[in-house]
Order: sequence, then structure tokens, then C-alpha cells
Amino acid sequence: MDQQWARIRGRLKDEVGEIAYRSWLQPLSFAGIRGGEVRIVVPTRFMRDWVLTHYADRIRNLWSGENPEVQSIDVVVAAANAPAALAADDDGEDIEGNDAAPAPARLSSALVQPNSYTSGSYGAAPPSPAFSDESPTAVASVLEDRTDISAPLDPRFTFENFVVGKPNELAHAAARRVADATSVTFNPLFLYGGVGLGKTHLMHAIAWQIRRNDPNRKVIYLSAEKFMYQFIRALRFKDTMAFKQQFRSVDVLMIDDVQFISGKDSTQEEFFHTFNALVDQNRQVIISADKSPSDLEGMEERLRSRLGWGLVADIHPTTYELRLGILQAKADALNAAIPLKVLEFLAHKITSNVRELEGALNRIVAHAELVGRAISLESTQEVLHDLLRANDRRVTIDEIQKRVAEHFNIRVADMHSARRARAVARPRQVAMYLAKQLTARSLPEIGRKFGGRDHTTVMHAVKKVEELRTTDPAFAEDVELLRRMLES
Ligand SMILES: Nc1ncnc2c1ncn2[C@@H]1O[C@H](COP(=O)(O)OP(=O)(O)OP(=O)(O)O)[C@@H](O)[C@H]1O
Repeated sequence: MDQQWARIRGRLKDEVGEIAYRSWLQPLSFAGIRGGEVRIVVPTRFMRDWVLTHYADRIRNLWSGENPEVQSIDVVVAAANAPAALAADDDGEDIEGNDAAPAPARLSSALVQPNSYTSGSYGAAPPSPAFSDESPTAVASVLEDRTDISAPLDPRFTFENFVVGKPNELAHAAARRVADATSVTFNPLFLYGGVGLGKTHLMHAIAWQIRRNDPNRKVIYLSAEKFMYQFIRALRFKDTMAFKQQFRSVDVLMIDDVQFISGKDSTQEEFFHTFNALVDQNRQVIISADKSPSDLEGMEERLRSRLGWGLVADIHPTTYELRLGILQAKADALNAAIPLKVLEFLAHKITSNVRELEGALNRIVAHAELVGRAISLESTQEVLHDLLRANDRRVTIDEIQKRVAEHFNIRVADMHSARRARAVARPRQVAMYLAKQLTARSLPEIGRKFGGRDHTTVMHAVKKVEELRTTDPAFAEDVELLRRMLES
């Protein structure tokens, strides 16, 4: 298995290039395979999230190529020093998912060799319910991440590699303008759009371009999540002056996925002051989010209005033409001979987002290479049958939430709310479970659709529902009924 892992690492290095490989993939270690699931260990929570969003599909595909039994991968944070409070067990009584951190004892099975983990499948220990998300104690597991505050940029995410079409032309033009401007024109630039439509790609492209135009300009790019953790760390180490200094001395500040700090009041407060200080000094601020400023629930009103002061540009869902253009560009970049009718087929069938489209293309290319056969429509349908089925069904998470809420006689709003009473939390878990089963959405995406919950919450919901289906026949029947209704 170690040899297989070594081969996979080699492939990844060739695909993503030296810089991204060193930043994101070299630190990964392989911990074993159990029940068709490969376990990968990463040093920090931030890195886990990045790997999950950007590389998990590819790593899984490469593993399946090496070992056909492999179905999924599991990325966990190694945390030898995780405080005991974080690894507290949950007996399943408390049914909100963020409390699902399994006990270290359960994790230190024969398969799981290195150290201990701050959580089970998919991740670092989420804060226990007693802590708020922003509690310094609760996020101790990320405090070991003492790297540069700016996140590394993905070398693939440049303007040259960004395909422009109707849905993203405004966002692209605005991004270009800001990247090439010699003075600040719109401040902030606010880019927003649905999952996997290219926000991060555009943010990185701006950063690359600014650095290229003037290497002396100090550009900081980071996710809102990392901003929060930096802030918490500063509080914990009583280092807030240095924190403020660090952020307020930049020429360009770029914050990705700002919706993450919704509901996190002290981080918002700090962000608001940082933002104002920079805008006042005429420094460029660039923000991305999944919603427009006015739709950012849980964000203070003064911050929402401030975010909308500059230029707000949205990225719309892709059109067939854009999807085909992206597929052609990616196929060229992979140097893969793919018949046009296969690309057209994919552009018709996979409509959810660009990330999934890319994943599909990578899968068929990897498969063809492995079996040594040319790519055809038939092989594409065969290799992607799961994905195509999920896209065919086209059940949306909104529909699932509506149906499940009706069935259990609760309000749809409770699917997003923080209420933890069993009467609403259980249906919410059922809806998360069905979202995982019936849509092609990833765990983080599902979490976001349920009031911005963490992906570990979704994982916990899926496990809990699976468990209850085996122990409670009436419950199993309910779930089955809902599934049939949604599929029909
Ligand atoms: N117009 C485009 N041209 C080329 N590649 C694209 C385009 N749009 C998106 N992509 C690719 O799709 C993938 C997902 O894009 P990205 O990570 O930027 O999405 P996002 O909007 O930031 O998603 P999330 O909401 O999950 O953060 C990336 O690999 C990116 O390169």
C-alpha cells in the first residue's frame, strides 16, 4: 500500500506542480484503508478543509485506480496535543452533529497508526456544544498552524486558465480591472456566487496578477475561516496588537468565503475594523461570498452595508456553452484526446457546478489511462454512472428540506435554524442524510445549505440516520417513504 501511495503522490505532483504539491500534498500522510475507506492524515484543520475541497476527489480517484475496493477517502487532523476537552465522546444523545467528535480510544484502532486524532471521519474536533465557535479553547486544534497568514495560491488558478462566458463575464471583468489598476477604483470588490463556480479561482487570479504587476505590493489572501482562527489565536496569546498590525499594513487584503463569519460576532467586529482601516487608507479590499452582501444572514447590518459599497459582481450558474468551453480548455490542459461528443455529453449532463465537471473529466481521463483504452461515450457513461445518476435526479436540497419539513410538520426555517430540540433536529438530520444520498453535493456544501453548519455535522447526521434505520423500523419506513417521494 505504501508503494501505491508513493505512486499516487508522484501523480499528484505531476498534476498540480511543485509549488501546490509542496504546500498542500507533501504534508499528507497515509494511515491505512478500512472498509473501502482510505484514511489520510493532515497536520492542521485548515489544511484538511483545503484538501477536502480541492484534492479529495482526485486522491480518491487515484486510489480507486490503484485499488478497486477503495470507495471513499477520509481526511483527519493529526493532533498529538489536542486537549482532552476537544476529544470528548458523544453517546449520540445530543443529536446536533457538531458534537460528534469520537473519543480517541475509538480512533486508535490498528488501522489508524499515527498519533491520535481530533476527530473521526473527515476532520478536526468540532467545538463541543459548550463552546461557541469562536471560543479560544474550542479551536485549540488549529493553533498549531503558525504559518504565514496568507494562504498559498494555487498555480492553476490564473486568469489565463479562467474561461469567460456570459455567467461570469462581469465578475471576470471586475477582477481584471482591480488586478491591473494602478489606483483603487472600487472598494471593496465583492464577488459572489454559488458553490464551485469559480470565486476562489478568480481571487487567486487577482492575487497572482497583482504580484506579477508589482512584486512589492503586499497582498494577503486567506479564507474568512483562517482570518477567524488567526484572530482567536491572537486573543489566546494576547497578541492582538500584532494581529491588527499584520492585517492593517497590507496593500491588498483578500478574504474568501466571508459568509463563514456569519454569526461569529467578535470576529465580525474585528473584521469590520480591519476593513475600515484599510479602506480609509485607500488599500484595496477584495471579498468573496456565496451570497450578495444584503443576503448574508447573521452578518451585522453595518458590515453588510459596508461590504456593498464598492462593486458587487455575481457569478451566475453556468450555461451549456460555458461548461463546454471549460471542458475543452481542461481537456487541452490535460493533453487528453477526448471526442467532442463526450465533452458535449458531459456539458449537457453535469450541470451542478464547475468543480464537479472537472472531477468528471479527471475521472474519465484517469480511467482511460489506467485501462489503456480510448475515451468513448460508452466508457464515460460507465465510469460516471453514479455522478450521472445524481445529476439526472436533480433533486435539490431546497426540495428535500421542504418535503422533509412537511412530513415531520416543522417549519422549513428550522432546517437552517440553530434549534437543537429533538423534534426539529432529527428531521434536519434526515434531510441532511437525504441530501447526501440524493444529490451530488459534498458534505461542506450540504452543511452550508443547512444554516452554515460544519461538514462534520452532516457526517454525524448521516451516520446517525443510518444507525437509526437499522434499529427503528418505523423510522426506516419514514426515511424510505421520503426517499421514494423525492425520487419520483
Ligand atoms: N470559468 C472557469 N474556468 C475555468 N475553471 C473554472 C471556472 N470556474 C470554475 N473553475 C474551476 O472549478 C473549480 C471550482 O472553482 P472554485 O474553487 O473557484 O469555486 P468557488 O466558487 O470558490 O467554490 P466554493 O463556493 O466551494 O468556495 C476550480 O478548480 C476552478 O478552477
